[in-house]
Amino acid sequence: MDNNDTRIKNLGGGSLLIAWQLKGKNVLIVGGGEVASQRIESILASDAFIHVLSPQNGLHPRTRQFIELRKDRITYHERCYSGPGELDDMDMVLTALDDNELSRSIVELSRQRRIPVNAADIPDLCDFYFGAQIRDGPLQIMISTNGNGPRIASLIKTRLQKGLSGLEGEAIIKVGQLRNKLKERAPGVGGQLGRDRMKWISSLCNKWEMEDFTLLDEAMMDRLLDEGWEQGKRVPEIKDLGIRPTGNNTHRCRLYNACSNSLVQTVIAFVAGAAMTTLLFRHVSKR
Ligand SMILES: C[C@@]1(CC(=O)O)c2cc3[nH]c(cc4nc(cc5[nH]c(cc(n2)[C@H]1CCC(=O)O)[C@@](C)(CC(=O)O)[C@@H]5CCC(=O)O)C(CC(=O)O)=C4CCC(=O)O)c(CCC(=O)O)c3CC(=O)O
Ligand SMILES: NC(=O)C1=CN([C@@H]2O[C@H](COP(=O)(O)OP(=O)(O)OC[C@H]3O[C@@H](n4cnc5c(N)ncnc54)[C@H](O)[C@@H]3O)[C@@H](O)[C@H]2O)C=CC1
Repeated sequence: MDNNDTRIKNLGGGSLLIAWQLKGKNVLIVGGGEVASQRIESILASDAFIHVLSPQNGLHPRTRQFIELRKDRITYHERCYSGPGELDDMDMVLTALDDNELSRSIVELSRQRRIPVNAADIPDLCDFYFGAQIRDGPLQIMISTNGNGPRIASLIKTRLQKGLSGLEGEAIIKVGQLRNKLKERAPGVGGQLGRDRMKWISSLCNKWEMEDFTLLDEAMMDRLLDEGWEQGKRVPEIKDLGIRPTGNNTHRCRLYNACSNSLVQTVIAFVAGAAMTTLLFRHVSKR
């Protein structure tokens, strides 16, 4: 058995990580407290329609703020949960309640109707878990500990955030536009053409810096396709297109900061040295 055989034999014990497309779907959130406010924020990112069910006096200030500012997406039902009818037309159900019994019964009902359900207080009964998230435009990173240690997920998120340059979201948008342009020029699904398209885009992504993509505009993308894809599927350097990177990525920034810090130190040392010399000179010449 080689390493890959062992890996395949050991697969399991986790959960499926997917980017669930909820656009235009109906999501019911029972409860309006702090946890509900976090759920609202997560679901808003997916362009779903949100239905919040809670009495007024149970609303967290952030839940109130979401309801107030996102009337386009959130319908607030000012009442206590009234029974199975609340689940009609729902595509997903979330409970964020301080009432474990009620939460449990809503999970059971959802299950009977085959509606995916998450109960914030009963991990064992959840169809899916939330996770800590990093978002930058189309870039979405979720950190999950599969229910073991949510606070650890949050800490890992902070560490990962520090390792990102901040250019990734913009770069991904540009790559998406370029891929669409390429598909327009070389349309079709599958076959040799599909393989060539994938190979070209992959090679480009491997070769270019993240920052390079952020510099592309429509005209430059067309040029890249004219002088690259159309010329024997060549993968040009960014400078071949007449674009000069500004060096605005983390690595280069760090290098620059380190340089500028030592420059400041050198200037301060030089000024201090000159001042000391002047004082010493005056002192000696007064004697
Ligand atoms: C199973 C899961 C179900 C679900 O909610 O989907 C779940 C369950 C529970 N969490 C509890 C407690 C805490 N939850 C947090 C924070 C977060 N919890 C999140 C997700 C999840 N929490 C899912 C699994 C996530 C995973 O797999 O890692 C995060 C990542 C995302 C989000 O909530 O959107 C978000 C961080 C977001 C961020 O910072 O970015 C903190 C820390 C804090 O607030 O800083 C604490 C206190 C410290 C601690 O307990 O660790 C309790 C009560 C336990 C008790 O009573 O003792 C339960 C119920 C139980 O475990 O029984
Ligand atoms: N998954 C997670 O990350 C976490 C889960 N939890 C759990 O999540 C649950 C909710 O926590 P919080 O939001 O902090 O509680 P909370 O006390 O702030 O909110 C409870 C909400 O339930 C509503 N509610 C109560 N009875 C209701 C009913 N019959 N119908 C409709 N709404 C009703 C209240 O109006 C209130 O909005 C708790 O059980 C807690 O243990 C807590 C922390 C983190």
